[in-house]
Amino acid sequence: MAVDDRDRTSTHTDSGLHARVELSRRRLIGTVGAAGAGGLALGAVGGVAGHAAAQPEPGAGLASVGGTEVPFTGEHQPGITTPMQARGHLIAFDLAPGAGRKEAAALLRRWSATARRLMAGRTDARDSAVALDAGPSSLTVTFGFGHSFFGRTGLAKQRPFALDPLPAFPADRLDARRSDGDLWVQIGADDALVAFDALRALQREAGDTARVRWQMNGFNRSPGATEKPMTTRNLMGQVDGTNNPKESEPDFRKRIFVPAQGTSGGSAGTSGGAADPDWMAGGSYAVVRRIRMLLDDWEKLSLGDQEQVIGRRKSDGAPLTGGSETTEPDLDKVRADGKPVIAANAHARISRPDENGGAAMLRRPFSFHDGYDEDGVPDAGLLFICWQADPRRGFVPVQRKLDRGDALSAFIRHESSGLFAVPGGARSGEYVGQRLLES
Ligand SMILES: C=CC1=C(C)c2cc3[nH]c(cc4nc(cc5[nH]c(cc1n2)c(C)c5CCC(=O)O)C(CCC(=O)O)=C4C)c(C)c3C=C
Ligand SMILES: [Fe+2]
Repeated sequence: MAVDDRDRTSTHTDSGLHARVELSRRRLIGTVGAAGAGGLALGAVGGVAGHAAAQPEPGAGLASVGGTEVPFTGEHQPGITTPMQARGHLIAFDLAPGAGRKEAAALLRRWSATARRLMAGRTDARDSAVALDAGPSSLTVTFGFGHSFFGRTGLAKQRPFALDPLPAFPADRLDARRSDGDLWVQIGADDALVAFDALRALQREAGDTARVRWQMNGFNRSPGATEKPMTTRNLMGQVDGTNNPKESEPDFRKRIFVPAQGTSGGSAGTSGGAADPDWMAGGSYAVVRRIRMLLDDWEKLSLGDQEQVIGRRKSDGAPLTGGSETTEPDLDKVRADGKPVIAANAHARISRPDENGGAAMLRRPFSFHDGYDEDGVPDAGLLFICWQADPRRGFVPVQRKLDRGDALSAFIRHESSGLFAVPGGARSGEYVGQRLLES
């Protein structure tokens, strides 16, 4: 964790309180670069002192969780390969009647400036005091454009073919009011107040330009909650994220990010016959699905039956054919009765790239729990977010197969859906989406 004093003389010192907090919060800033989701442990211990003090003393160091900063600028937007955070907000907006390209550009400029500032831990008098005592806490803000954005802004010619609406999957039970949207923002942080503060700031700044279409809240395990860093669990209790593509793998970038046109491996977007537009270089496509878990039904299954549904052990995520979490499953192994140890319809078998013509995606979800229905059924599940260079070669073929014959299908329900083009990261002095909006 690096000490970063760059902003010691921050201009955001309009009150004594702000000045004091600014000094202490900048004292210990760790920077998280791109790391595989779930692959890097953030702040394993500590945190108590930083949270206990209402007004930190000058010079008091931030806990490692609070002090971790994710850079806003870069080739890719933050929040894609950033390690999964404890708290997440997803919010989609529609442009207000009369708002077009000019207003959208001004909004992205405002939003980018705010995201840059808050991700650096620089709250100031413009903000409510919600995040005042906290450091950046791994805050990330990620911006995306939905299919409808391009028509509304007169940019239809710039709309990537990869953003064509997803096909209808027969088992889907989608609520249109909680699906799609002109603009999408993903916020993640390891502190709930920091995440809320960013959500509120961005929603306020939408002003008259854009109106909230839907909003969802999610969570993951907090850093330091487990004895050693480990893959997170979902609300069915499974270790979830094991076989995500790893940044160290040679085809990771090609699978997840849109290449600059003219570079090698630049086949992304071409399966529909046209390459991605230049403004998507370094970008990625996010598929967002609110997937309800039918937990009452799931929890009636025996442990053995639950493990058959996935094809992995619940205790440690190891394949049913043995070994540890990271052991490659032996898909040909059969039991004494001749049946496969990992069932033919096991989720982790049929979602594999080698069962889907190489289709791969980076899964980076949040769990959600929105209380209970009137009949006492939990409204809980997974805000499934997956990232890929082209959803037609990532999510779509896999979901087609899952929709037809996944053992997990009986215990989940897809309730909303969105597909968003997430442009590359902002360079210094640039705002996210500038290459599109000023093209
Ligand atoms: C269309 C893509 C996918 C959806 C939708 C999906 C939903 C979903 N998944 C789980 C739990 C697990 N999924 C696991 C693996 C896994 N899932 C997908 C895709 C979708 N999942 C892929 C591509 C993979 C990896 C396959 C591989 O290469 O091995 C696992 C096993 C552990 C792991 O690798 O992460 C679990 C557990 C739930 C609960 C769910 C919907 C609520
Ligand atoms: Fe899955």
